[in-house]
Amino acid sequence: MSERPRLTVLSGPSGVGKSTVVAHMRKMHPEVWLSVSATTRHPRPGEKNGVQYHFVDNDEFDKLVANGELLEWAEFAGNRYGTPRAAVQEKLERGEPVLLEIDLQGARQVRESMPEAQLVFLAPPSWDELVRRLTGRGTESQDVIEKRLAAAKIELAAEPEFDTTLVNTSVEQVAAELLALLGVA
Ligand SMILES: Nc1nc2c(ncn2[C@@H]2O[C@H](COP(=O)(O)OP(=O)(O)O)[C@@H](O)[C@H]2O)c(=O)[nH]1
Ligand SMILES: Nc1ncnc2c1ncn2[C@@H]1O[C@H](COP(=O)(O)OP(=O)(O)O)[C@@H](O)[C@H]1O
Repeated sequence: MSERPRLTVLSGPSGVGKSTVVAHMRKMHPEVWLSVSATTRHPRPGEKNGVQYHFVDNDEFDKLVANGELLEWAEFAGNRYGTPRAAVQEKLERGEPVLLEIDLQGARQVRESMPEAQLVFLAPPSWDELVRRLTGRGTESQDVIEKRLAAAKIELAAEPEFDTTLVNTSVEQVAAELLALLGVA
């Protein structure tokens, strides 16, 4: 019996370092494939359409939902985010590992629809450090930071729902741990 190809979900509060860890991991192992989500959020300076996200408007997002093109989707801090289904299916059918970087609500949907997925939670070393990172990133207004910190409290409380927790103290160490979980290194 062949082993089912693995889908891995990486979740954790905004500002914990998910993007930083994934970027470091892909610098070492460019072959690691990460799903590019669709979002109604506006691009941050330096973000490019089709790279960090597919940036879409509300009507386009409605169409993706109505056409069943999203594997999961959620509203987070006032914007919608979703995982395009087709690219993920194609990778899994080829037997290649798939990584999704999505929020708690998305992780729960994946757990329901694909119970074989492994769910990884990225935790901050402390609450104060999370606030420092999110604020220090300088990409969000105070109002948006507060929304994200409110969501972070809910996400941190849901950590026991995940299969594995990694604490983001050292980017290099967490990236290596994640690679091992993906079966890449
Ligand atoms: N459910 C779901 N969440 C997503 C998706 N893409 C991104 N997210 C999550 O949406 C939240 C906000 O993402 P973003 O605005 O890029 O902020 P950042 O994670 O703080 O850099 C994060 O928790 C992401 O993991 C997706 O396709 N589905
Ligand atoms: N291990 C770490 N130690 C210190 N700062 C970190 C660490 N990981 C990430 N950061 C910083 O924290 C901020 C948020 O990281 P980011 O990757 O954007 O988080 P997320 O994608 O989870 O929202 C960034 O400024 C990043 O440079």
